Amino acid sequence: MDYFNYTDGQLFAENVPVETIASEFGTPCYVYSRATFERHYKAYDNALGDHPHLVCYAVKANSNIAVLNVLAKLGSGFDIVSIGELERVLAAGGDPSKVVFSGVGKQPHEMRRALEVGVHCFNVESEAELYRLNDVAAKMGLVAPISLRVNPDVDAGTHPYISTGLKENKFGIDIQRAPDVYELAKGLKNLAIKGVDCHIGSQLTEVRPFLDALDRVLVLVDILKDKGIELKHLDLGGGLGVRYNQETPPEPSEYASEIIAKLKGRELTLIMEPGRSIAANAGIMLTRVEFLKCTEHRDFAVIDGAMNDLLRPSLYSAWQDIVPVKPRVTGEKRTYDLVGPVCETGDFLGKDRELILEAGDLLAVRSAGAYGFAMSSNYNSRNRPAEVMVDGDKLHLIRQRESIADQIALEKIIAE
Ligand SMILES: Cc1ncc(COP(=O)(O)O)c(C=O)c1O
Ligand SMILES: N[C@@H](CCCC[NH3+])C(=O)O
Repeated sequence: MDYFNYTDGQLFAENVPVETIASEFGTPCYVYSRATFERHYKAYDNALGDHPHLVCYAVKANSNIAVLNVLAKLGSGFDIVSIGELERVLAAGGDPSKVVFSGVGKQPHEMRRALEVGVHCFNVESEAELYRLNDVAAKMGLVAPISLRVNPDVDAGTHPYISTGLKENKFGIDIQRAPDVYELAKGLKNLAIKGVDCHIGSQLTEVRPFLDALDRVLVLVDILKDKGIELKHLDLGGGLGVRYNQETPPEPSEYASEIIAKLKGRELTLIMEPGRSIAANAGIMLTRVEFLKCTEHRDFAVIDGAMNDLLRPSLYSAWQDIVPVKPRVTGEKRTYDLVGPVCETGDFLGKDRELILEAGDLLAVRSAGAYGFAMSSNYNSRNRPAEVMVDGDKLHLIRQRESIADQIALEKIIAE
């Protein structure tokens, strides 16, 4: 559920007509609902109930510091994959002791900073990374808390680009080899083994693959126990899907209750790293129709939003709902491709959409709160959009639209 609803024939974000936001801040523009972020975070926190747990929101989904701050105020932890994400969490008032650091290519300076601020755990993805982290910690006279990210070889049943738990994926350590790698970690003086971690993919719409992965990880937990390696936590990663179109993903409550049932009798703190399921439906992207271009072959609505603003449709052929902010009741319904101004054939936000449109109409791309702005770029030298947070009847500009001056600020003409 979200807080983007129609009242009196027009779309509202919480208590604010979306049209007002477009008039005030222009388009394209991302609009987030604070109440939706809060609701989604609480859905996880409540679902995990009395079981010792830590919800670490995956910063990569939407890393605006106002979003992180809203979640930090609720007690959220954070899953990060770079020093940039760590600094964002700190700037947003997040608690570093609730941060887990994932990613296959952590650099020494990133490890140093994370150790300095005292993150909860490093999710280590290879032997080489274990050695590097041990070295960095040794030089600082510290002990780094670690878990190994294991690759359980389960098929997440999702898009191949966002499936991460198969043997052929670059992520994690083969679960069969994990006991040996834990032994190795145990022998390294500046590492402290805390847990185990796995993340099998994104936009999963069934609980089954999570449970399969969990079963395999629990076998590993028992093998390690027999070897005298006692784990304190189990991090199941993120990956729960959302409804973009016809999908019917489980609610966090259903997902969590099945997982907790399997953990009965074990003293394992459960960590989760949800990104999309917290952020996606907490945001929309507003875009305006520039021109209607109806040809013999196809009808195009040329809009002012493009693949550089929202990449998912171009990159994954992802389908996102696109709705008029003020639906027209009269006029001709046609089947449009909604295309942006970027010079790429793949620049579209939606294809074959039946809409009644006129130039100047305002559209909202739904479910754009996750992997939307976070994946935006300046391709074609386009300024990245503004981001606005709605809170009841209040509007907050949480990132101003970029300017051309911002874009060229780091560049320099060579002398002569
Ligand atoms: C390690 C890790 N944790 C958490 C996430 C968040 O995933 P999602 O947004 O699907 O919940 C990702 C991205 O897939 C990830 O790679
Ligand atoms: N960027 C992807 C998800 C990637 C998940 C990150 N591990 C998407 O938009 O669906």
